[in-house]
Amino acid sequence: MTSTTSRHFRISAPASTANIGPGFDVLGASLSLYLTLDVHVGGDSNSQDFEMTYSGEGAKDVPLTPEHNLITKAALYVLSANGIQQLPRPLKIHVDNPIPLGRGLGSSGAAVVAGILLGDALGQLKLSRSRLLDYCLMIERHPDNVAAALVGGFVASYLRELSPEDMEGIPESESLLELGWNKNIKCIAIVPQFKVATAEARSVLPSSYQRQDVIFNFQRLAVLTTALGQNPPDSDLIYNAMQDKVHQPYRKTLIPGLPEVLSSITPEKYDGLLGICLSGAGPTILALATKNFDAIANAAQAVFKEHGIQDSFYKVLDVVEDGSTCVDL
Ligand SMILES: Nc1ncnc2c1ncn2[C@@H]1O[C@H](COP(=O)(O)OP(=O)(O)OP(=O)(O)O)[C@@H](O)[C@H]1O
Ligand SMILES: N[C@@H](CCO)C(=O)O
Repeated sequence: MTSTTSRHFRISAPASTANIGPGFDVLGASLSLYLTLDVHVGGDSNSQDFEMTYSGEGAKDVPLTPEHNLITKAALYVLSANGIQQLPRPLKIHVDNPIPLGRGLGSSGAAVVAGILLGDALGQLKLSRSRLLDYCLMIERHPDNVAAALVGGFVASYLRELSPEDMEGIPESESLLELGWNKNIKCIAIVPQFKVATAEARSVLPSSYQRQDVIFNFQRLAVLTTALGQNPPDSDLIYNAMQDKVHQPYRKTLIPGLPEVLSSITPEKYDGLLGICLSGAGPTILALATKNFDAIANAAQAVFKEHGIQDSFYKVLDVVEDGSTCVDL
């Protein structure tokens, strides 16, 4: 038996919430819930073994073959773009995922970011953060979740307009800005026990919008980017700035009780509530608050129950400053 240098490293990528009301495909914030990969590579150079194990959310459904798993597919994408056609062997990966799948908490964004970091580490490519994001965006074409998951914190981003020729390589495709987030603001994620695939939630959106609806969102988005960093937070300003006319009204067909949850839980009724919206493409509800977390979550759960959604759970999460990491062990 011959042996090569072995490496053991851990990749961690946070969950994220996108849109935050009016910021459809623009705003994202990373949340204190982490997908982790424990990776062992090298050692016995005669071994061609590949082993992928998985615990947590999606353990029953997620495929564990390199060509089918979203994490390893993303890693293979980075490697092949850099002239490496296969994952190095022997390779063992253990995935632990506490992020519910298809619920609007950025599970696919975290998986894509973790996979891109995996490819970078396995190929020893040492890509810059901005190039890593370019690769992420070749896989997940809206920047909000992946930008927040990679960089961490509260982030606004936009995609550059690219020509078809640009798309032949891995173009430099995005710009982002890290925004201020008041640390006293917690994110209550109320998660109903059913999935809405992002692709389906995007398919119900119109292809064009009325001018007044677009202006409604622009006005609120501009205010919200600063309002969430202020101390003390202004609940009236934030609650109204988190209203949206671009995606939530159309997604109510997929999420029973959505309009009622959003309209019935207000700062007047719940001291400490700042705003409430759909998290990402849903069905999770995101409530921002400084206190009364249980009462706010219970109220949302009660409305879901009235609309036939009996099972849901909630988590009180922080917006975390650190994004994704890859650390040698
Ligand atoms: N840890 C993971 N490992 C492998 N595949 C995953 C993992 N997490 C998510 N996925 C894939 O991503 C899909 C969910 O992506 P989708 O974009 O529909 O929802 P989401 O990312 O949870 O929500 P949102 O984008 O609204 O925040 C899953 O069905 C699965 O195919
Ligand atoms: N901005 C995206 C986020 C999906 O996670 C959407 O709402 O479709």
